[in-house]
Amino acid sequence: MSKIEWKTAKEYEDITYKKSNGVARIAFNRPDVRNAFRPKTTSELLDAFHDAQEDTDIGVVLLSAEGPSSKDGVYSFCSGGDQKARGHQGYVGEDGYHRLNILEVQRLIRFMPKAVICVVPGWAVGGGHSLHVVCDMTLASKEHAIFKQTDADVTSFDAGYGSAYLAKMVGQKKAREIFFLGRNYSAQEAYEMGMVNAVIPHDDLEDTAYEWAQEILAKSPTSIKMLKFAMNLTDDGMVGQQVFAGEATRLAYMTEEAKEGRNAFLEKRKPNFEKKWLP
Ligand SMILES: CC(C)(COP(=O)(O)OP(=O)(O)OC[C@H]1O[C@@H](n2cnc3c(N)ncnc32)[C@H](O)[C@@H]1OP(=O)(O)O)[C@@H](O)C(=O)NCCC(=O)NCCSC(=O)c1cc(O)c2ccccc2c1O
Repeated sequence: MSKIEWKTAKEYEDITYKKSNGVARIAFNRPDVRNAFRPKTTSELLDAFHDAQEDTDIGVVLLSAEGPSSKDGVYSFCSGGDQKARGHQGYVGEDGYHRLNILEVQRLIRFMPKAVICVVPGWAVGGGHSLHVVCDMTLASKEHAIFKQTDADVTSFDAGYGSAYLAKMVGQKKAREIFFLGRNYSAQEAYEMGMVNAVIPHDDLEDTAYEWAQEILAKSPTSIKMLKFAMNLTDDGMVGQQVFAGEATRLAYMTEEAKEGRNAFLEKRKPNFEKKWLP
């Protein structure tokens, strides 16, 4: 494997953002509060994910976390919404407005035309659990990852991908158990349920995620994008169709027919499609 030479792509307060050899790594950086997210965190995540989406050198994004906590040495991926930042309509930003914009982060992960791998070094709880659900794949620390849903303890529930899509992944009964009981699950249990792709020794977790990313990067970008959107389609309704269909339109633009249609309009003549109705 080529040596990882992470370069900081942009400085933020609540996250770190690095790139190396086609891979972007976006990581929570509030380990002392188990990487809980506040509105500043979600704004920074949106900015970084948007950059990774637009950067044509980047094919895979790792969503990970810094740590461990300087207070007690515990590792976490993300413990969800920062309950100290929570007001009566949502999570209150520095501008005083209440927001739920972790859902925008989820949509960006879901609809970006690149693979997103979730790297779980420790606690994945509440909205942090839902983030791992929405990522394309999840790798978890054998020793430290713990999966837990506390949404029903704090009345801040993800009734979208975090629950309904989870049920598609692990089955209805298991998803209800996860949300209704809020128990802790190890990386191995999460793997056996089908919501984790691989359980990795903690010291190898980040390198393994990078290796998985390099394997994906060796594939055809159009295939990865179309396969991701195809697998999303039926669960995303008309929006899923829109996202998939947009890429079909892009492919159609590249045909001779499309050039003829555009040129005929610009040249104020009837198009000549040469009557090629392929079987
Ligand atoms: C994650 C834990 C299970 C870890 O337990 P542990 O015993 O290891 O650690 P402590 O509890 O002592 O925590 C250490 C330290 O971190 C602070 N902290 C931890 N989590 C949070 C948090 N989410 N917000 C704020 N602060 C947090 C804790 O207070 C300690 O600080 P000290 O100063 O005392 O050192 C356990 O920590 C835990 O259960 N955490 C809370 C998990 C939780 O309920 N998260 C919120 C779920 S709801 C959610 O995330 C959510 C957000 C959204 O914006 C949504 C939007 C739309 C739909 C759904 C949403 C949604 O579900």
